[in-house]
Amino acid sequence: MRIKNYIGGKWIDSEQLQQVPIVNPANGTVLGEVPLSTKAEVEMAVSAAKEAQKKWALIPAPKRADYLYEIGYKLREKKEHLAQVLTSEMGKVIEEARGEVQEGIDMAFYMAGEGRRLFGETTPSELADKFAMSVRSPIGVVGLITPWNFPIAIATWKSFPAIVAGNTFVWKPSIETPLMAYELGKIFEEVGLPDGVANIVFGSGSTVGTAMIEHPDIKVISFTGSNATGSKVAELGGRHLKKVSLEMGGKNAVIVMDDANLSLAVDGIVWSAFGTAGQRCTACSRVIVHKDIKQELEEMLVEAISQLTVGDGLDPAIKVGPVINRKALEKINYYVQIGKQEGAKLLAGGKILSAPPFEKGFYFEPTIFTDVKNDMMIAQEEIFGPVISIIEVCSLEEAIEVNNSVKFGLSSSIFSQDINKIFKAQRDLDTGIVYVNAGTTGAEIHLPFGGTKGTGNGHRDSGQAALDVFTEWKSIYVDYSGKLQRAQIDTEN
Ligand SMILES: NC(=O)C1=CN([C@@H]2O[C@H](COP(=O)(O)OP(=O)(O)OC[C@H]3O[C@@H](n4cnc5c(N)ncnc54)[C@H](OP(=O)(O)O)[C@@H]3O)[C@@H](O)[C@H]2O)C=CC1
Ligand SMILES: O=C(O)CCC(=O)C(=O)O
Repeated sequence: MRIKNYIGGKWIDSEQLQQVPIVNPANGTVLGEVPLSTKAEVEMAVSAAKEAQKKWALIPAPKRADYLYEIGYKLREKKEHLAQVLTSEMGKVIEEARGEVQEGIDMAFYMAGEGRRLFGETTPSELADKFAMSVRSPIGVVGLITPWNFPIAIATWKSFPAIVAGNTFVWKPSIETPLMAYELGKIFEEVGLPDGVANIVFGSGSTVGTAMIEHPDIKVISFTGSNATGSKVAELGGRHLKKVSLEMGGKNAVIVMDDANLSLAVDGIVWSAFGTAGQRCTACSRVIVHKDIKQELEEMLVEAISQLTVGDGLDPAIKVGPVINRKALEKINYYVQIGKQEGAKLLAGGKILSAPPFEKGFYFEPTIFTDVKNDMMIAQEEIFGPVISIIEVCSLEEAIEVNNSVKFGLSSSIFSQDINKIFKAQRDLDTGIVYVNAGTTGAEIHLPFGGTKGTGNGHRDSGQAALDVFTEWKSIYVDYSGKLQRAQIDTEN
């Protein structure tokens, strides 16, 4: 299958002959090819989006929302098909792929509901016979740049609030996962979303992404991806005075206190560390454990991961799928070697799986390091693979300090049965998301999603907070006194 760009409601072959294979990370099968589109194609997409936006913004929001309901029904109708494509293209196991598609469905219905809210504010004026209110206005054409690890959910987190608010968009999906973008594009077409409201340009970040950020008619860039790329996006966006929303990496920790329910904690750690083969921005990659229960927790964790089946995620018996590509596999392996050199103790895993049946895919063993010191690289940097580092602490205060000592601030979790510890932790953990007695993953679409410190730049995806990225506030004063009234004049002197 050869992927085309979706521009102005039409599927158009890229003028670029160079194509990149789309590879199933479970077995190396080539699923199709995707073009490395050009700057000229970004130009075409922006101009289609700009033209469409004039009419789209004038359609009443509840009617715009009707398209989102239709998109939600279509996603639901195609859920199993989409999940199968998602697993084949990205590698996550099928039950997680279904869960990801469900996030898209939930986001469609949630944002469709916003079409009847999009609340502004009314407030008294300081003058007589004057009415004051603020409303959310669409911004225009927005640019969406997304990663491969949640190829459909993250696209829906961005595109659905964008369109319900009256914007049109140009979307650059990751070159690794174009099939999911193609599937979503087909749904936009099938529900009759007006031409030019949704535009998809496939290609590299350096060409297509850069062209989008530099384009004067794209007013907002909503980006999710790594910190290295996010910094470049912010820098270039800043030069062009763009509103840039960044959702980036994490180094998320589960804290296990001495009073915790340990089997619950083990479940939470295993699910959030090894689900999606550790390739979630919210994945648990550190376990901060009280010294009194460290050994027991370690034994339980080793036993639990020995039960994890690794393989092709299309097989429902498999719990851990492949990682996205060879480069990712090598990066994970690099960190594991560093961990050993730094003196951390390998408790389980630690190797690339390359013997049959794994030889054609990209598999890494679920891996546990213990006796990790907080200043080690494996305790500080995002590995983005199935690797956890156990760090021992003596108190809640120390656990919180260790949690907060990394440059990221996305998700954190505490297992404890002591309400005082729990409330102190939720106050002091410096992350955008805090879980109590649950692992670090599993965000729900109607709450803000994002993080503090190096994880972001203050914006949020999901929930009503997403509307802040895609709308501009407009304050409106209506004077019905019939005479000239002057605000900001002090009449007493
Ligand atoms: N906080 C959050 O909400 C989330 C954060 N992430 C983070 O994403 C990362 C994994 O995703 P990954 O795809 O590898 O991230 P990357 O940063 O490599 O890529 C993200 C997107 O940016 C594009 N891109 C690359 N270079 C540029 C550029 N110079 N200008 C504009 N766009 C560019 C990529 O295109 P290309 O197709 O060329 O790769 C891709 O579409 C992890 O760090 C993870 O933590 C993931 C999910 C959620
Ligand atoms: O598991 C979650 O909370 C969401 C994770 C996510 O969206 C991501 O890692 O990209």
